[in-house]
Amino acid sequence: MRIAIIQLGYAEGADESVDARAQRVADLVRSAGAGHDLVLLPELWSAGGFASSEWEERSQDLSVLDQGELPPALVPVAEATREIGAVVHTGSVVERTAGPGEEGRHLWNTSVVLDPQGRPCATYRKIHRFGFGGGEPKLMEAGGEIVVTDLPAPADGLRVGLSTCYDLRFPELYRLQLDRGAQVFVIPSAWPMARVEHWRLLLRARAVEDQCFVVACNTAGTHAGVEMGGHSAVVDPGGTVLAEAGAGEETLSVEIEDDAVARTREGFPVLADRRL
Ligand SMILES: O=C(O)CCC(=O)C(=O)O
Repeated sequence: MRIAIIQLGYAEGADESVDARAQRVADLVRSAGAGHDLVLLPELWSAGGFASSEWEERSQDLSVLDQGELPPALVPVAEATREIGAVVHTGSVVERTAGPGEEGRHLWNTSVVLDPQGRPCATYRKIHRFGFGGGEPKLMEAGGEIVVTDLPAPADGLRVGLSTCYDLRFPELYRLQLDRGAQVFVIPSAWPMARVEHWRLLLRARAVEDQCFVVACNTAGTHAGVEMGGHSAVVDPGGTVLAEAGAGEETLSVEIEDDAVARTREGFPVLADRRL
């Protein structure tokens, strides 16, 4: 499977509307995503990863998915998706619901994956909210559903577990995904530079402990005064980093071998020694 990771750079205050950013991202999907089976975008690129004061205004109504439509931030990306014929994981948007969730909020951090026709084929609501009482836990509901899915062709062949950014710190989520058959962990993120070494370590740790591919797309630039870490990466099931970005806007193009998961698990069958 050929994978493109689009490590988008942007800065709040640079006067880039949701529409303008969506057009720019769609152009990147066209130019950098063509010739790939799976394209990955980062977390909350349309709303701004750390720009929580703008989340409400930049939020998207995903109930339109049920009517076969897409919210404004994803329409240009879906057009690009159809043109290149890949599966596109659109990172995540701030989802707005009409009614409140369990904690009385109506915003969520939600990923949408598009099939090559530009139609949604999977969604995931971020389970672990980042902010220690501010940011996400203050403004958003927590997702409650583990998502492991078989993506459509041309990104088929490996089972994919969906998670987002801060989820990476919670290994039990990935064990639960493993138990549902995950072979690839796909992780859109907006992870700061201040803790980029945690990011690099945890990406490899999740790959090694669960013998899965890790495919992770971070942002670049400065969001609401927070410098983003970049260093998007693809790690193989043995923990080898197949590709890693630098700190700025950049695209990675990586080929992964479907049978590497089975080979790694057969060659070093540590998962068979789990004691539950
Ligand atoms: O865990 C971290 O250090 C960063 C997490 C984060 O930025 C996020 O989940 O948005």
